[in-house]
Amino acid sequence: MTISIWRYSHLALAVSSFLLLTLASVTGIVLSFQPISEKIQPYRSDRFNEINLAQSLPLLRKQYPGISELTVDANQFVQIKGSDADGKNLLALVDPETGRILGTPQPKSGFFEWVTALHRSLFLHETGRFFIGITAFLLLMIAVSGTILIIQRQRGLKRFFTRIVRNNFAQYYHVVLGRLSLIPIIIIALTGTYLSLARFGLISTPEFSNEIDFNEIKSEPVKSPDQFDVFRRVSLSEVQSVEFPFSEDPEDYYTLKLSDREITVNQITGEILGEVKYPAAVLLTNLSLDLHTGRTNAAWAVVLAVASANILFFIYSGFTITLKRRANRVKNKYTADESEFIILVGSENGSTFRFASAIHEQLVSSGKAAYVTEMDNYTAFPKATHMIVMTATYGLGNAPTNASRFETLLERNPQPQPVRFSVVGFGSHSYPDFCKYAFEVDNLFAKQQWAVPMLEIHTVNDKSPDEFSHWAANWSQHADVPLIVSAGLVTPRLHRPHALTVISKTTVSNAEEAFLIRMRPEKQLDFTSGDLLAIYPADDHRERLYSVGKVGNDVQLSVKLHVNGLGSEYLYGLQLGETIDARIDSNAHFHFPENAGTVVMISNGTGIAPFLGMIDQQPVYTDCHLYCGFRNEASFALYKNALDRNLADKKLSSLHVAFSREGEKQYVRDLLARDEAFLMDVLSREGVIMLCGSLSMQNNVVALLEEICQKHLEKSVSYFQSRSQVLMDCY
Ligand SMILES: Cc1cc2nc3c(=O)[nH]c(=O)nc-3n(C[C@H](O)[C@H](O)[C@H](O)COP(=O)(O)O)c2cc1C
Repeated sequence: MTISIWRYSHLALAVSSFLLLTLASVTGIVLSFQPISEKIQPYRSDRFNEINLAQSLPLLRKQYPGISELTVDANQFVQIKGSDADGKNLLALVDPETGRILGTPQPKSGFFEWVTALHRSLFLHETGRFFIGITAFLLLMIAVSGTILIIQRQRGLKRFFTRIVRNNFAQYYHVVLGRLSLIPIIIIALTGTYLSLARFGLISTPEFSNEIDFNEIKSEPVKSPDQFDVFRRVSLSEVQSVEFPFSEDPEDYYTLKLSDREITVNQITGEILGEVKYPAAVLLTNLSLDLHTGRTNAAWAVVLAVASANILFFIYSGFTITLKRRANRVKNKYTADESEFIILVGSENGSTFRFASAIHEQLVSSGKAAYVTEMDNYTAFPKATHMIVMTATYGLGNAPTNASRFETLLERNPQPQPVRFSVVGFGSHSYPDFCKYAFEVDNLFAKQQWAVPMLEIHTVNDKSPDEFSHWAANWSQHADVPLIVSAGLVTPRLHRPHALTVISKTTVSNAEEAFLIRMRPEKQLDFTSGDLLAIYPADDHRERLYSVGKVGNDVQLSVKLHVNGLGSEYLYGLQLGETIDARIDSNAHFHFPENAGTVVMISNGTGIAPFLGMIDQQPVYTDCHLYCGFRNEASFALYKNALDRNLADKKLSSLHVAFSREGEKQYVRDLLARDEAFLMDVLSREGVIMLCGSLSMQNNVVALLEEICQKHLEKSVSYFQSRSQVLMDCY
């Protein structure tokens, strides 16, 4: 079963039920306050759970000789009915232990009655009940398909509750809250469905009656009711109601309706005259009512209210996700048969279409016949000369939904003429199998006789516009087709809501050296080290992103000055006191782990920037170790004072610096290899290793970690990545 079937089912079920589901959830939230409001009334005896019938019934009958019935409601309020000494009707809430009258039963609140009718039947009687029943069933199916989607997304049931990678607000919280409220929602849906089935007689309830053989009724030995064994055994909390004998005649008896059975008791001898257990259907109906309404437990009523509110959030976030996906789809001007340039897209959440669309638009506007389609629409393209595959990777390095049949289609439909191809993989280093599916696709193409490789496979991490632009520039040169796909074209947001003023900046003596720049937000800003600062140096679509260190409340960047570097030259040229408009994007997967005992930070070059902030920022000192690589002492000098201070303050437990062009000429990997026992100890104690810097450093370090994790812990690095114990933010 592919993810798509479940996704489409999940969506179709949600679309078909969202109106009634919204109504049922809103009314459900309101109704969950009913048990809460009832339970706060002072009619429940404090010792309710300790009282048995032998303590209560004789006393009540003595005090109220005309008593005919006692009932215990869902709030455990005890109500008696009958007539008083003056022959007037008696209806009161009493303390079952003393017989003291606590109050008179109040009629149900008109407001709650009205909302209940709306919730149960939409004021449409049986027709309304039918629709509400169907809605409850659809909710059950939505919960089941949602569970399967989460299992697929998390790559297995065992990893159901492991970390979720945050893509965007709606998607992240749809899954996070979905996992948390799954059980209450399934209970709401299941009990709602059951109650509807019972209501429409689709669950049969066998007739039952407590047969009494009147010939067998004895009138001795005479016992006082407080000596009746059965009364002593039955506690008040098991009772739904008690019917008292009508007269003192032995043929009149007590009828005890308990939670699971009905018992009749001889009023003279205390002997059990008959006992009948309720059929399972009755018990299930009662249980369903308790669970669906929260009538017996105020805490459960609160859980139901929160779960119902979550259903409303799922409706909102689910539609937001779907609309976003659809908005990213591309419209074609040319047909597949007439197009020379074919762009095949493998996408789960739609963002890859944005990149494909940028290329498509450029090709079409420069007069080329180009066609974009999903990978699963692959077929023979008679006029194709170029094929571009842009694909994301999902699950265990798997194909996205719309590429599940691609391999078969590729084998089945060879192109009639040579076609130059290029594969672009979209993925994220937060996942263990970075762009794995794109690599598979590249290999598949390489095996096709008609396919002529044009470029090496290119990967794009976390939808990086810059990385994509590099590929586009390269492809454009090789294909000899002018393309101007700047980062801005595929960057959806260009807004710069945050004003930052430069408060300090170091100087460099040569190009290719790094400098530190510190900027103060004009207004209170919610950000943390590891977040990304987006700047627009040329005040156009071109965006540059920098990893941020939060020092005090300031944004601190560590930037290498490149000759003609758009971002670095711009930042270096800023004067003290100058203000720029920028934007800070949350980068939650690279925030300092709050609960780790030990954190090992690994960086090279300016990758140290977020770590400087994280070390400085810790509220409670974590055991932090920094391994960093630089060219020489001079390039490290920029950070030395701050780090020495952190060592003295004990915010940093140890510092290890590798110089690649000086002394022992080491790389950071060499220092880590030296301390492999320590690193393995950190991982096995649930500590965290964080990497920031160049991708080549990342590759070297990950290869080393893979080797030593296998050797010492018999696990792969991906095991620790998936548990958020290895975090990376490299570029
Ligand atoms: C549930 C989930 C699983 C993912 N698994 C991987 C993976 O195994 N390897 C990888 O490189 N990227 C993985 N990614 C990242 C996506 O491939 C990447 O964000 C891509 O740009 C999304 O493109 P799309 O929006 O077109 O689907 C995953 C993303 C999500 C949400």
